[in-house]
Amino acid sequence: MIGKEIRLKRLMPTEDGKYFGLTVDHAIARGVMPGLDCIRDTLAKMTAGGPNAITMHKGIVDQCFTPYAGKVALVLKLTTFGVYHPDDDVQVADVEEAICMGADAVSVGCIVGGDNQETQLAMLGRISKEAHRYGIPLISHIYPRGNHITGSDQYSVENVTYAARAAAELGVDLIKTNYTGDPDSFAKVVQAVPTRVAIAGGTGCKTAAEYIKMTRDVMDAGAIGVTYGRFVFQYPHITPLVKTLSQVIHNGISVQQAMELLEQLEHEEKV
Ligand SMILES: O=C(CO)COP(=O)(O)O
Repeated sequence: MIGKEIRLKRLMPTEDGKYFGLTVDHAIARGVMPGLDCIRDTLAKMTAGGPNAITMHKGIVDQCFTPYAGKVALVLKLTTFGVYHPDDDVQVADVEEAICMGADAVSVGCIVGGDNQETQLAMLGRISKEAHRYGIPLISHIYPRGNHITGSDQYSVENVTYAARAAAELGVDLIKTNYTGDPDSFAKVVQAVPTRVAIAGGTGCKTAAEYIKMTRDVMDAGAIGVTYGRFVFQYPHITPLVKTLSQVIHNGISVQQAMELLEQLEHEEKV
């Protein structure tokens, strides 16, 4: 399908086919946290680092995205969970709106492992049909996190593989899910899922060094890339961090090279 091929190229324009997505879709789901309370400023700093794509809800596209049109691919988020329904994604926009907004892809949240898994998967299946019909790539943010999954089980290789594979079974083009915590186990997830797999940033890393190492490890495990949010938009030097992560994802630099680059870029930003 030529429409989808063209849009996938906008998401992953480089020869390596890797994907570096950023996201600012958290406000309804997790609250208006630092970094999202100054969304215009955050978007300017994030896009200055040269990510491939950025994910947001429709109102933020309307109010804030125009300066970045043509500079970074746009992913419209079609669903959200909420502060009062943390394990239940609901649809808040559709594929037609994404096309009207000029989006290059749509993304859909889906929580598996709970009593509501059937309605979550039914929603993903419905949107997959629509996305396929319009030739717009479908990204899913799919996590094993329902009420039958407790504690660290949301990062187990079995549960993450189940979630990612469910998305692949339903025709998702790029799956974003939890990192299992080490490259060997994540390689098993990638191997069991016959489409592109990326990770979310989550809250497991406390330092830039840890975050960069996680990124290096998932790329080495065969991931297509990442979609990162909170750590990036709450980092004191957003643009240097985005530039550095881009080099890890697209140019294969080591953790040590990345840390040296980050230090240099942070220094240049200060002077
Ligand atoms: O995609 C995400 C939220 O939708 C992931 O963002 P975090 O890096 O904040 O986990």
